[in-house]
Amino acid sequence: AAPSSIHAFEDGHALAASLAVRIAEDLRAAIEARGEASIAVSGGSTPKRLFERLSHETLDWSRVTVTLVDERWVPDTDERSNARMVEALLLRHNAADAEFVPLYVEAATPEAGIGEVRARVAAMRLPLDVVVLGMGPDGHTASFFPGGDRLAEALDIANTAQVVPMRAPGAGEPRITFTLPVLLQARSLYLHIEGPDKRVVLEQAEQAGSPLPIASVLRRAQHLEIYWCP
Ligand SMILES: O=C(O)[C@H](O)[C@@H](O)[C@H](O)[C@H](O)COP(=O)(O)O
Repeated sequence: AAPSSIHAFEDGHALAASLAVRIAEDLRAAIEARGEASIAVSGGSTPKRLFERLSHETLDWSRVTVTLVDERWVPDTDERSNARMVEALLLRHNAADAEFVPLYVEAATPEAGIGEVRARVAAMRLPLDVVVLGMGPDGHTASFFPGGDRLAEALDIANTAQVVPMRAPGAGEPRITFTLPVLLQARSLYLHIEGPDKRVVLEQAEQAGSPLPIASVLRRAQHLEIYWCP
């Protein structure tokens, strides 16, 4: 795969401003080409400033479908919910018109809810136009956690399942996540990471044969744009 390109910024504000403009361009181009656009965003703390910036971008958000790269198996009334953060920070201002496809459904476990989630995702038009990944200090991305019970399945490039449940020591609550093949098919693929520690983890993952889950993305992505700031 082509080496990924890294864009370094002085701080999180400059990064969020630049990435929001870039993503908005991708979404406008998709609407121009296909009449609609789709984006999957990550959770965690890093994307907050990006969401605030993106929510102010002017484009026809009524033609945009927003979903999540992965989700913690909690309802959006729970503060751990990625849907809750997206609803609070991204789906407002201009972006309030976008359609949101959450990955959580009313079921006790992701294993019990997977059928309904797969039906919901199957109704989306794939491939996704934009995917924004994050990365944890352990080298996880999406819910591809080291030691995850279905990690091999999620990273299997031949897997036809679009989403899988995931339980992992470092994940806290059970998760649901898009699989690697779906994420790699995105027309635009970004990795948004901040801080010197994550830069070190990235360099470790770039080493040949690295077992870190993010390394699977670095090794297989055709076009990955990495956005980083200290
Ligand atoms: O649900 C999640 O937690 C994410 O989708 C996950 O993959 C996230 O990107 C990393 O955990 C980084 O999280 P931070 O931005 O908080 O470091």
